Amino acid sequence: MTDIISAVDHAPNIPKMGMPVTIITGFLGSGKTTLLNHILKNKQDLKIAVLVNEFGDINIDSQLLVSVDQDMVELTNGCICCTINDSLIDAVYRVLERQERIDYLVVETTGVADPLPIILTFLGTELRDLVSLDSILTVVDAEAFNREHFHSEVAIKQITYGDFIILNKTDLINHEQLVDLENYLQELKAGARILHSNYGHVPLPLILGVGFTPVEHYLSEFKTNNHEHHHDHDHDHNHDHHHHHHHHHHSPHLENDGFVSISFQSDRPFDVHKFEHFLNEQMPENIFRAKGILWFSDSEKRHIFQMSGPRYSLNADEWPNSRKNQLVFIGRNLEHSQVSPQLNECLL
Ligand SMILES: Nc1nc2c(ncn2[C@@H]2O[C@H](COP(=O)(O)OP(=O)(O)OP(=O)(O)O)[C@@H](O)[C@H]2O)c(=O)[nH]1
Repeated sequence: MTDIISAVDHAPNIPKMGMPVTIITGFLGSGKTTLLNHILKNKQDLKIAVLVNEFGDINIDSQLLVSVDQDMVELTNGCICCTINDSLIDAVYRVLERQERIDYLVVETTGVADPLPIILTFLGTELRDLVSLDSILTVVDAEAFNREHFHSEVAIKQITYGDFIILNKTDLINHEQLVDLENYLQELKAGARILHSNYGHVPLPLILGVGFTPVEHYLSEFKTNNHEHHHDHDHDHNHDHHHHHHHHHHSPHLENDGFVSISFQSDRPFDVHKFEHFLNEQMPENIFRAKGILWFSDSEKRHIFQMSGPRYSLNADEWPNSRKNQLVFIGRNLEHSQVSPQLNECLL
């Protein structure tokens, strides 16, 4: 009897087997972090770990997550977008090796990520035995997404590999536009499951634990493409991937569908009028997406800056830690020199 108890007490740290995983994909600014926050606010007793991969040197998203329990957030450095990679596998292992109970893992990819390599990382490596890929949720900005699909192949892949399309920001379009967009999405992916939402408000039972990913389909693709199921961290499934992986470390972010991110940080506050002048008069047109945590000299609050396409917002809340300015700009053909000098001018 005592033996059994002590055996249980000293049970080895068995990684959590078969943990369900949901991947949230979707283009820049579509509402992935908003959806993730909705999930975290409404998860009730479910213990959810999240893995956030951000495009940019500064982790803004993770600072905007409502998760009271920051321990539950893992960041992957670099990009999980480009290839089957160690950074993602390692981050999943860190989650699996936690002492505490974890029921679910949600992965938020960057807005310029092709979801396929991420799917393949879960299904084509040793992770396949440890987690169970539940579904790929693709968040679509109903106002911004159209037949030009941001001139991005990745934006199309996000739709085709999505098991469930969350058509978000429906508050910004009318019924006719909605019908037209749904028709286009069905053209891209026949039989697509589409759910409408505002600010990611969707009932969680509809999106978590649904088992929509056609795992068998991917696995049979592996076989036909000669992908082998590996039990180690070697990445020679595919020479192209292998090459990419290494290349990537040396020239980060050049391959992200032409998008680059530039960041700006300062321990000094902005003058609010100068910053407004920057926003309205100076900000380059090729900035597609921006987000930041801002410190203005005349305010005690922290200001969350969000810009997606032509829209921007500034919302105030409390500083959880020391004050500083952190900004990330994302666009095509962006240069540091296009914003840094101007932003420096805005500092007090
Ligand atoms: N009007 C409107 N705005 C929304 C909705 N959902 C999200 N937003 C806003 O859109 C902006 C971008 O939302 P995020 O959730 O940060 O988008 P994201 O997909 O995580 O962005 P990246 O991390 O850059 O890829 C924020 O300002 C949100 O408040 C919605 O349903 N309607």
